[in-house]
Amino acid sequence: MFLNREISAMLNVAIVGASGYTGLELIRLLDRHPGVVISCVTSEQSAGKRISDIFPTLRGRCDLVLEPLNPSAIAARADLIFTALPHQAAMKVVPDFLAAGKKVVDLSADYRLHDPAVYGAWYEPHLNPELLPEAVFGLPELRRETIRKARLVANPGCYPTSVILGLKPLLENALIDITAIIADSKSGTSGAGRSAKVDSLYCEVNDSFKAYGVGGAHRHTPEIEQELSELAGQPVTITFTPHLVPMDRGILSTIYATPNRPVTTEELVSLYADTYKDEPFVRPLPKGQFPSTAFVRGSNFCDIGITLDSRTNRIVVVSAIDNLVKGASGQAIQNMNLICGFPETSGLEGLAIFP
Ligand SMILES: NC(=O)C1=CN([C@@H]2O[C@H](COP(=O)(O)OP(=O)(O)OC[C@H]3O[C@@H](n4cnc5c(N)ncnc54)[C@H](OP(=O)(O)O)[C@@H]3O)[C@@H](O)[C@H]2O)C=CC1
Ligand SMILES: CC(=O)N[C@@H](CCC(=O)OP(=O)(O)O)C(=O)O
Repeated sequence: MFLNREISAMLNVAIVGASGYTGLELIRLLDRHPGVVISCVTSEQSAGKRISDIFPTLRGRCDLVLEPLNPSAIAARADLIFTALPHQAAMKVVPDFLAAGKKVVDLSADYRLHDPAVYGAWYEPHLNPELLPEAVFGLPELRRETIRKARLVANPGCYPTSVILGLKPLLENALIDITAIIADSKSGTSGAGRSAKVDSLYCEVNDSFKAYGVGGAHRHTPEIEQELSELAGQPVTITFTPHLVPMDRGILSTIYATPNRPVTTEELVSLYADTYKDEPFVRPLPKGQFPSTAFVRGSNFCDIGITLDSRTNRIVVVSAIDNLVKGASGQAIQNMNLICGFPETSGLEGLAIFP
């Protein structure tokens, strides 16, 4: 990344909501991107401060001054805008960026659901439902070519990314009972964002492990079902239970499904290897190996292990991502790369940080 805006061949991007965790992660990853200049970063609460004063890790690499969110001022200086805002705040400004002729990768949930009634049921009435038909659910492993042509990409949620990639080979090959899928997902605390909340306090999270949104109550359920249904070609329902674990980053999803014909572990491992053989960021693991959040931490990889539990005739898939990278900012950059014609892996080549 270069901070000199006069290099005209570079793509100018703005990060709206740069003082949050996904905003910081966008800056960290774009710092390695050879074709991008960050021209603008926003925060309401910290406007006027340098981003490197909020996040000292950026000192000397990105010392931009945070600005309040003024859509026309931002659009004047950016070709593409990452909106890293809470849902409902994003949909207040995305139409302004599109009207100014800019491309948008929205990290919030505001444009992920195709049906405004479903959005209204899980969130609140949508302010611009007319944009939903053109918004592309930005999971490159599902619809790379459509993303290339999009002007509005809805970056998927972190849990949905891990579950959908974990189930894609089984669903598109009609291998499982689509009424009996269970996804049991565990997330680190950064998934909840940086804003102060009681549930994110040290004493609430440390040395504890809890389920939440139990019984189909989490808002990622309709997002997961929308995409799984598209893969299956018919409506899919899922029991999805998220959990909070005392770690900073990472999501591990353990997914259970019942095969609808006899299968072997060898066949399943080979199916996953074949499905993802050309994917730069999905690593299907060999037989008997299962992923860990430690080995994807800080990287854009999704690692997936699969087996058949022959005692119960159940398929078990385990999928791991970093919620802030493949689950958010890394995937957003992968989408930007597709939209803007960069190599898909630009800025995302880094391996996991381990130990
Ligand atoms: N964290 C994660 O792992 C993932 C997050 N997401 C989604 O990405 C989005 C950003 O998440 P995350 O970075 O974690 O969130 P944070 O809470 O860490 O950051 C939110 C950012 O939005 C800004 N902001 C908040 N409210 C407003 C507002 N009304 N108007 C303008 N700016 C506002 C904040 O600025 P300030 O407070 O400084 O004014 C801050 O910069 C969310 O929609 C989230 O659901 C998606 C996948 C994974
Ligand atoms: C641990 C934790 O709290 N995780 C968040 C999910 C983060 C995410 O992807 O949320 P969006 O769909 O809003 O983008 C949650 O359960 O609400």
